[in-house]
Amino acid sequence: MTSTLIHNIGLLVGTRPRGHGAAAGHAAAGPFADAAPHAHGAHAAGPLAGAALAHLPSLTDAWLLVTDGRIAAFGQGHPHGPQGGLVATPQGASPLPAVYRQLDASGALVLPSWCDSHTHLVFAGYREGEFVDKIRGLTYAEIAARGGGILRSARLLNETPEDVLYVNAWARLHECMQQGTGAIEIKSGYGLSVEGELKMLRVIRRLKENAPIPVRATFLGAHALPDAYKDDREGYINLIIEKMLPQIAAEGLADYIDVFCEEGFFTQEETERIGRAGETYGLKAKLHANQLHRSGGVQAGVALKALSVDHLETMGQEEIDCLKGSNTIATLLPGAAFFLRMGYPPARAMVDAGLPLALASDYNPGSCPSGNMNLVVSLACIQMRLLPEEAINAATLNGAYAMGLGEEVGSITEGKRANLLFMRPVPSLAYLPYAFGTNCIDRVMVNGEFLLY
Ligand SMILES: N=CN[C@@H](CCC(=O)O)C(=O)O
Ligand SMILES: [Zn+2]
Repeated sequence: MTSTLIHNIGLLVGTRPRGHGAAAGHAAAGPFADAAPHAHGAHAAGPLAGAALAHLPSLTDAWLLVTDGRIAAFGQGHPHGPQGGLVATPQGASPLPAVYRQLDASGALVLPSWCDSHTHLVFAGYREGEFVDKIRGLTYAEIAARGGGILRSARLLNETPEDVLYVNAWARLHECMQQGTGAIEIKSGYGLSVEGELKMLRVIRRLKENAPIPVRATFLGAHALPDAYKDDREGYINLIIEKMLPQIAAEGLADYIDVFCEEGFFTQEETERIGRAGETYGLKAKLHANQLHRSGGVQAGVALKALSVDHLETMGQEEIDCLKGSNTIATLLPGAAFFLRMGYPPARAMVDAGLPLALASDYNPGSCPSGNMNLVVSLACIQMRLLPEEAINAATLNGAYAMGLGEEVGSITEGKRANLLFMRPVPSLAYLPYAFGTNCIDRVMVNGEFLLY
């Protein structure tokens, strides 16, 4: 057993002792108060929604005990204070083991790591030429219509050997970890052929096996209609359903299924059909919805009982109302709206309607060539008017729930992985999104150990 006692923490943010969380259904009270159960869905434990999204418990002058890579205990004051200090458990025993390392956190602000629930970080080649085309005035849709965009990435990916994809994706994943990401979802969707999709998902499986942080895999065969099927939509959808899905399921390569439900890509009806096929293999849906148009993606997601609908740049009251009656998490990707110079999702209206929001990077070569979640949190505050507490919860606990990891990461809770961010001493929590573009991270902890740079 390896234990580390970290003390002299200036502010420990996102603290949630087990049994005091939303699941307990208690009214919030005291420093350990957690959010009231959200009004969104049948399960009390789950993502924070509506007003609860702004509720971010924290402890000043705190300590934290990490044992075997997990959060064992935490508290306020000096760990060696009255009654042996390390606050006694309800049974009266000190959680402090006989042997432990000590670490002075020097007044750091400590947060749970970012949980990035939407990325496409396995890809071949960058698309900075399209970036310049966009500066010159072409739209994302125009670039796609000229054979650029996703189809260009698909051509490159199919030409690239699996090992090369793996090495490059590993480097990107490591960069995300250095920027504070402690759990991540990665999609396929640049293969668009049986071999290409399987190749991507096998790369993601290798990342899953070798990365020290949790990785979730999503099958996105329905990302675009490939060149080979441009006159045969039905043929490609059948290929997804009859060839790709059975093989992916047989090899256990995916946790979720995704469809790009968008004009020029897949319709609401096709999205539901592909989503239902995924369901038969135990893959819950996480959809690309309402990015460029009110495409019916939200409605498809709700009909499929999707874990999340992602993007949501184009939303009306109808879509907000539709999400209200569901358990589907609304995941916003402000990095993509920023990069594409689009309008942002109506985040405030969504929170005010009582929805649970998550924030993710959408790291991909076309619409968001950055996996920096610190920037995502800043954009959410600056451009979508989320409060710092709301944005941090959306990028940690709710992000974790948006990839089925809500019990494993996303908050400082006993038993969860010690995937934590040690920020430089900063004047306040709000300083983090305020000082956009500034690297406030001093050290990143993964499974109780500091990441080496
Ligand atoms: N919108 C669809 N898919 C990606 C973009 C992929 C690309 O342009 O390569 C996204 O989430 O933004
Ligand atoms: Zn995406």
